[in-house]
Amino acid sequence: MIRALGMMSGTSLDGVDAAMVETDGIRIGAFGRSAFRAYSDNEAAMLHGALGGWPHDPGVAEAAAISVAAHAALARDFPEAELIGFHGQTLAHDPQGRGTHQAGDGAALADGTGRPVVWDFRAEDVRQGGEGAPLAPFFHWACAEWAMGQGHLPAAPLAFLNLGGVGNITWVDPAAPAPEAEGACLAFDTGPANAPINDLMRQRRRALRDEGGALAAQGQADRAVIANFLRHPYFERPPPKSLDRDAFTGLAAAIRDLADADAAATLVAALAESVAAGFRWLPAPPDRVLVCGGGRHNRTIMAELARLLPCAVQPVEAAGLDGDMLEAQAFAWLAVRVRRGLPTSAPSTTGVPRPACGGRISHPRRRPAR
Ligand SMILES: Nc1ncnc2c1ncn2[C@@H]1O[C@H](COP(=O)(O)OP(=O)(O)OP(=O)(O)O)[C@@H](O)[C@H]1O
Ligand SMILES: CC(=O)N[C@H]1[C@@H]2OC[C@@H](O2)[C@@H](O)[C@@H]1O[C@H](C)C(=O)O
Repeated sequence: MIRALGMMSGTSLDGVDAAMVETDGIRIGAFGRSAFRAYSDNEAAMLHGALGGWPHDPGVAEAAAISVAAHAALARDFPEAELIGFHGQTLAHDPQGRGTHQAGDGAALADGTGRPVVWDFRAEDVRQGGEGAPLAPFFHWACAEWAMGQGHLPAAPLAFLNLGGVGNITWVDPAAPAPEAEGACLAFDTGPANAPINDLMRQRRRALRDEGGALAAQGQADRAVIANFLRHPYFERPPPKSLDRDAFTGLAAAIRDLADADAAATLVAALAESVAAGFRWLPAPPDRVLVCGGGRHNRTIMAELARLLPCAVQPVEAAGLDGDMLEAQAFAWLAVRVRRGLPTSAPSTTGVPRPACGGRISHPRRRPAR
C-alpha cells in the first residue's frame, strides 16, 4: 500500500482540495487527512480570465503558475505523502477537437514538493480516442467496494452523482472483479450543475453561490425554458460523453429575463432534469444514488433530485464517504494506479477503445527550497 495525496481543483474555481488515501491502486486501505485551500480573489480572477485557454494562449502560463503554487503550498501540510496525484486546473476541454487542457506543470510541483507527482491524467485517454473524462468512475467502483466491505451498502448496483461545476454520474456494480471489467462501470457527464448557478449568483447577487439553495427554493422553474433545454442534442447522445464547463451557454441566455429566484429555480430544475434524462442510459436501475460534490449542500437540488429520480437519493456520507473530498481522493488512488501501470479509464467510462492508463510521472530533480 502507498500513502498518496490527491489534489483537485474543479471547474467551480473555488480552490484546491487535498486528501490522503492509502491504497494499492485497487483496494482502499484507509482514508486519511484532508484539507482545502481557497483561491484568493486575485487567483480566482486570473484563473477565470484564462478559462478556455490552450497552453500557449495569453494568460495561461500565469494561471498554470498560480495553480502549481497553490498546490505546492497545500502539499507541504502533508509530509506523510509518498506520492502526489495532481489533477491541475482544467481550462479547456474539447476531446473531439483540440484536446483537453489541465494547467499546471507536474514537474514543477515535484520540484516544489520533493515528492514524485503523477499528473496530466486525461491527455493519453484523449490521444487514444477517449473523452478524457470522467476519470473518477474507477474510484467510485473502489468506494462502492470499500463501503460494501464496511457494511455501509448492500451488494447491489448503485450510482454516484458528482455535482461540481458540471454533473457526472457513474453507475457501478460493486460485485464486478475490477473497475475495468466489462459491466463494472458506466459513466458520463450529465449536464451543467453548479457552474451556471454560481454565475447567476455572481452576476445578480454578488455572491459566490446560492447558499443551501435558499434563493432557488423561493422561485418557480420556467417549464418552457426546461423543455427547450432538454432538446439539446447532448441528451440524445449515448454515453460515454463529457462536457466543457460552458457547453450550455444557451441556458444562461434563456434565464436572462427571469426574476432572480425563478432563474435559480430554473437552473436547479435543469440540473435535476438532465440527471433524470441520463437515467435511460444506465444498464439497470440503481439501488440508490449517492450524491457527492458541493451540489449536495444545496437542499433545493437534493429535493428536486429526490422528486424526479426513481430511487433513493442520499449524500455519500450515508455510505461512510466524504462527499467534499471524493474527487481529491480519486486522484490519490488514480496516481497509485498510474504508478503501477493499471488502467484509469475504459470504453464504458470515457469511450477509449480499450482500457487505458493515463498520467505522467515526474520525479523531483532537486530538494525543495525551505
Ligand atoms: N453550502 C452550499 N450551498 C449551496 N451550494 C453549495 C454549497 N457548498 C458548495 N456548493 C456548490 O458546490 C460548488 C463546489 O462544488 P465542488 O467543489 O464539488 O466543485 P468542483 O470540484 O469545483 O467542480 P467539478 O466537480 O465540476 O470539477 C460551489 O461552487 C457551489 O456552487
Ligand atoms: C475535463 C474535466 O476536468 N472534467 C471534470 C469536470 O468536473 C466534473 C466533470 O466535468 C468531470 O468530467 C471531470 O471531473 C471529474 C473529477 C472526473 O474526471 O471524474
